[in-house]
Amino acid sequence: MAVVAAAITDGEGRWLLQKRPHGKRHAGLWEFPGGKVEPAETHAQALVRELNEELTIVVPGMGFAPVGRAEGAPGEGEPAIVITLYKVTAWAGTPRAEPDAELRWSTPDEIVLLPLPPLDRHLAMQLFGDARQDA
Ligand SMILES: Nc1nc2c([nH]c(=O)n2[C@@H]2O[C@H](COP(=O)(O)OP(=O)(O)OP(=O)(O)O)[C@@H](O)[C@H]2O)c(=O)[nH]1
Repeated sequence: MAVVAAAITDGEGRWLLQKRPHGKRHAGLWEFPGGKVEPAETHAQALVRELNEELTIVVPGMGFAPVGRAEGAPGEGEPAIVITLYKVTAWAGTPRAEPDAELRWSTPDEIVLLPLPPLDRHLAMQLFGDARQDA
């Protein structure tokens, strides 16, 4: 299963995370906004769609670039998962949470202390390896 996720920064060292809603896998954990790539979509189309659905923002087709990748093996009825993390550099609108979700802007130091899905720890390490300097 291919998943796309977004690294969005406020330019002041904080990054946008979303809390998984109740009743979903990883409920209560914080993750990068995004979701599954549908069969007829490219990664870019999925990222633009998910960010519009989840955050109400509009991301232009060239407004992001890949900054990380993590893979999880299948297990316990779950498919294998490959997540690509894209740093989003341009968007229109203000991120707003869906009714059953919660958003927070956090520094890398705060993020490593939050409950995250396992793959997000890998993504965060890839992102903050070079983003601590230029966020
Ligand atoms: N969006 C997102 N999903 C992640 C991350 N890390 C991670 O393990 N996942 C997992 O990847 C899968 C993505 O599913 P999703 O529920 O976000 O996708 P979606 O919005 O298309 O799902 P839906 O159709 O069930 O609402 C879930 O199993 C989720 O737990 C992450 O950083 N962002």
